[in-house]
Amino acid sequence: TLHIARPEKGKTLADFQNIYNSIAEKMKSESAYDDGTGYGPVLVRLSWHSSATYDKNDNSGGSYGGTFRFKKEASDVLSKGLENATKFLDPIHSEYPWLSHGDLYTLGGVTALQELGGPKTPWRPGRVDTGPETVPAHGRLPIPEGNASYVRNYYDRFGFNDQEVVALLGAHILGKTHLKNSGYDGPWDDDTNIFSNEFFGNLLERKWTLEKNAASNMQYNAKGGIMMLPTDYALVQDPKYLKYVKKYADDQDAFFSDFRDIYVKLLERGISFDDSIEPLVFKTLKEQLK
Ligand code: HEM
Ligand SMILES: NC(=O)CCn1cnc2ccccc21
Repeated sequence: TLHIARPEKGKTLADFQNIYNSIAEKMKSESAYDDGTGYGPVLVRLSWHSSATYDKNDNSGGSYGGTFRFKKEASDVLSKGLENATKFLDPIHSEYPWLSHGDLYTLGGVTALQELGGPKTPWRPGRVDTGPETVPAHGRLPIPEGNASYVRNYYDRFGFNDQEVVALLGAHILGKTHLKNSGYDGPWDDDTNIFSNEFFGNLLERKWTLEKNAASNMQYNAKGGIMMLPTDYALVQDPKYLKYVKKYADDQDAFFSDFRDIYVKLLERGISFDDSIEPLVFKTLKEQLK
């Protein structure tokens, strides 16, 4: 499968900054969502799920075709809860019908990440919507019950190495798990909408207890209401992953720049962009106030 980026005709940084601002303003005005977590985390999760179908073996799946817009893909039980994110973005698509869904879902994640205090993340337009026949079969998303070898093998399909996997999973500092979505529960601390390297410090410093939750799933819990999925905890069970967990716990700048790099790599995986076109870097709302 070939995915050639074709940027929307005649659109400039200013046009995409307008979309960024529409998403960011809507996030601000709907900050009460999910008990005050806001839409940021679920928008980041949507950008991940819309890219998580990628398979390096035939270059299929990934963010290019915007196929998450089809029920056939969005109905995957492992994507439960993401209908909140696509419903949030529907009016943005109506306001900017020229933007492809692949660009919309990835731009939504980049906007959310930056508005939650995450790194400045370059973004390139040009994903072109593909039809329902291109929706990959279910079964390409990861399950939360996996151990370290499961996680390593899963990301091998993207061609991501151990360092990239650990950095990428640092996204789980954002948002929550919900019993009604995934059958996992927590965290119950309040600042789940600020991007930082704390995921790694929590993994290393807290005393973790493996417990059965209200949905009879096993998860790791620590005092103070923090929790980890089995796939999160795998990062400290495996010595090769543990090395990077320690690196990122000690060095927030290294985490921010490594997360930015692998997040961009994830969102662009499988797409051929014209290298003469500069990636776009958006201003945050705060940066535009002055
Ligand atoms: C081993 C791979 C992964 C597994 C098994 C996994 C699993 C999960 C699960 C079970 C949830 C809870 C969903 C719910 O109950 O609402 C979740 C939420 C989330 N995931 Fe992941 N995830 C993985 C990788 C990623 C990656 C690579 C990213 C982003 C780069 C990401 C971003 C998020 C975010 C931001 C949330 C919070 C969403 C919210 O608050 O509604 N995850 N993930
Ligand atoms: N707050 C933390 O240190 C991690 C919380 N956490 C662990 N796994 C998660 C998966 C999704 C959202 C939050 C998650």
